[in-house]
Parts: sequence; C-alpha cells; structure tokens
Amino acid sequence: MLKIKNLNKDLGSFKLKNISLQLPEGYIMGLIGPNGSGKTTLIKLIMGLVDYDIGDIKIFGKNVEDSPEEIKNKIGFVYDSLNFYPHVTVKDFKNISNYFYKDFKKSKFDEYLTKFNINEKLKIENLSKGQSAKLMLANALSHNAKLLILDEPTAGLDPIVRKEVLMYLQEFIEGENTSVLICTHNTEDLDRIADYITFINKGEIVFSKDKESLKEEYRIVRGSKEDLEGLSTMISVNHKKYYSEALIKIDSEESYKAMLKSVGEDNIKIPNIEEFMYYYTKRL
Ligand SMILES: Nc1ncnc2c1ncn2[C@@H]1O[C@H](COP(=O)(O)OP(=O)(O)OP(=O)(O)O)[C@@H](O)[C@H]1O
Repeated sequence: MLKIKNLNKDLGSFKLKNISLQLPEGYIMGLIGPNGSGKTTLIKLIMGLVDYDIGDIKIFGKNVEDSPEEIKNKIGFVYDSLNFYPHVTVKDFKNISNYFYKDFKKSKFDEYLTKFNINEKLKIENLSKGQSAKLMLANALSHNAKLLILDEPTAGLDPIVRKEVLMYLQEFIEGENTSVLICTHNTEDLDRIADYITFINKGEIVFSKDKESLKEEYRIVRGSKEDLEGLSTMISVNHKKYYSEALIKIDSEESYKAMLKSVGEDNIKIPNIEEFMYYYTKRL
C-alpha cells in the first residue's frame, strides 16, 4: 500500500534521513515522535506537497510523480486545520471537493454531516475544533479513498469525539484494501487502534515495527537501581525517589529469566506507546 525507501530531505537546519517504512493493506500505522522530529515533513513528502531529494515513495505500487492525480484521488488526507478556506460554507467546501475528487459522493458526505451534526450553512471559520476535524474526516471518507493519511486528527478533541474518530478509522480499515497512516501525540489512541508503530526522532527512524512484536520484545521493569543496572539490554532508565524503572529489550529467554529472578513477576509489565516514546527519547 505504502512503501518508502531511503527517503532523504534536506531543509537546511533540519534533515530527514534515510526513512524506510512499509504499510501493508488492511492495517493502521501510527507515526510518533517528539515535537520537530519530522513527522509532518514526512507526510508532506508522501503527499507530494514537498519534493524529496533522494529516495523512493510508492503508493498503491506506483510513484506519486508518475500519476499524481490518480494516487491523490485514492488518498483521504486529514490535517489539523482548515485554514485554506476560512470564508466558505460547509456546502461550498463539499462542492469544491466534488470538483477535486473523481469519486466524490455528495450523498455520502451529507450522511456524515448528519451523523456528525454539522450544519452545511456554517462557514468553515465558525466551526469548532471538533466540527473541523469531523468535516475533514467526512471529506476523507467520501471519495472512495483507499489510504487515509491523518496528521494530528484528534488534537484538541474531547474524549467522546476522539473515540468516534477512532471508531471511523477502524471501520475504514474493515473495508477492502484500505490502510491508515496516522500521526499523533495521542499515544493512547495508538494503543487502541494501531497495528504498526513508526517512531521518528531528529529526522531518523528509531523503529518501524508491528505493535505485537514490540509488545513481545520489550518490558517495563521496576526495581532498585542496582537490580536494573545489572540488566544488559536496557534502553534507558528513570530513577525515581523510591525505585527505578526501565525499558528493557528481551533478546533471549535467558535475559527474560534473569530479569524475572532479579525483580519478580509483579514488577514487570508490557509497555504502552507513551512509555516506548519516553524511554527511547531519553536514551537518544
Ligand atoms: N520549509 C522548511 N524549512 C526549514 N525547516 C523546516 C521547514 N519545514 C519544517 N522545518 C523544520 O523541520 C523540523 C521538523 O518539522 P515537522 O513539522 O516535520 O516536525 P513534527 O515532527 O511534525 O513536529 P510536531 O510534533 O511539533 O508537529 C522542524 O525543526 C521544523 O522547524
């Protein structure tokens, strides 16, 4: 579905270096990383909004440069603001999209507006954050897209709207040959819905892996400073007042047994995405 190989972009003070990742059909990939790590830049390169220097991006098996219109028609793009059209109404926005996307279904868009309780007479600039996010999603879901690319779609949304958005994404990948790439700081959302996690830091990929392997290969371990420092495959450690906590990579059965013997079962747990980010960023 989406295949990126050795992608490089030099922006002067910032470089995106040797990015490679693969998102297969039928899955959701979460793109995570600290502020300024290059997530939006990567999305802009994928969307062809910025040209890359070296590398290769294939979407649906094709290079974006070779058939930009065909590919963009099949991508539902959601970003965090609708600043392009502040003065137009939701109805006008629908007509613009209808003109822009080959397979746009006005009736489907209207269904989403009803579901999301958005009045089409409202001007874009008067929509709340939640309404804007839902409008973008309605747009992305109304033109028979096969790949959704979402940049911070749930930023600033209340928990109920956030859950709804996630539900629509999960519904979307139940469709035929569909995938989702979602960039977010809401790691809890990714704990819920992501199949793959790509972690970028300072323009480089730290890891890009399926979530199940990540959860098999790593543990959060709590113990004394001495207990943890004796463990060979530590990613990084956080020393707290009364105990220390570390992210550990399990590289063999022996290393797991050593960890178990050292701190006991009650002090070992599977990390969540936030913990992955925290401990990996601390190490780098
Ligand atoms: N056109 C540009 N020219 C020069 N530098 C740029 C340009 N666009 C982005 N940058 C820089 O590239 C870096 C990465 O920015 P980017 O927006 O990709 O980060 P991000 O991971 O999406 O961050 P955030 O989580 O804060 O949204 C930043 O240091 C930014 O200042």
